Amino acid sequence: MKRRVAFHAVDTHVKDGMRVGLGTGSTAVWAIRRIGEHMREGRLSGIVGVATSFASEMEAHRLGIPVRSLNDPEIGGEVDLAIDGADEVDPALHLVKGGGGALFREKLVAYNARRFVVVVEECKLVPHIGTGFPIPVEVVPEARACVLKALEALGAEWTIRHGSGKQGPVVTDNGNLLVDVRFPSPVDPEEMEIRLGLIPGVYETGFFTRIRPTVCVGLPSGEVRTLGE
Ligand SMILES: O=C(CO)[C@H](O)[C@H](O)COP(=O)(O)O
Repeated sequence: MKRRVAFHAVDTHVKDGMRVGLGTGSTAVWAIRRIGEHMREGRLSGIVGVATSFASEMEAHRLGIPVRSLNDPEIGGEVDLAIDGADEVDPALHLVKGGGGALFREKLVAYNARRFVVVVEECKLVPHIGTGFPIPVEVVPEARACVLKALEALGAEWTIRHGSGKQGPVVTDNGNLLVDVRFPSPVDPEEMEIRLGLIPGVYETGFFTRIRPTVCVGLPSGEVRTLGE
């Protein structure tokens, strides 16, 4: 289903010559692979990718998709389209992202995309975000204790994310820590994105509420339903 919904998004939205934001995760990787396949077989040309993580950059390199920085004059700080996954989606199409730890560049690319297409399975649709799947908060290491105190003052429960393959906390592509935050009762996601962002030492959060995405939802029947169009 992840593959099907990602292929649908690429086949529907990616056109020749586009600057495309390449998302991160087990669903978004299928979009990168589909773009690579179309380029290899001559069905797409002139695509330039902007990666949202080391992982998506490496996959694009493997597939021969040219990758540029958002700062590259050819990109000019904006992509035509970004395709990415999400951890949760609420009825207003607010998102939680960052389960794969790539929230900063994912948000930078999504918020600077002319169109943001999200690819999810139906199980990611929830009535409220913030109470189920934890909200990842990327924290500058020096600010850890201060940020944790500020999160507690907002009533949040937190865990510092640990990984496998290395002792100690997960370190992001930007050299920061990840704190997974859960609120005991529903919060206003738009307000919370702003409030968390105001805490000194918070580098970015996994609340994505200030863009209007197109959400492609893979249904168990195999069909894809589109929300937000
Ligand atoms: O935000 C992300 C990575 O930081 C992912 O897009 C999100 O975690 C969804 O991943 P998946 O498609 O593997 O469920």
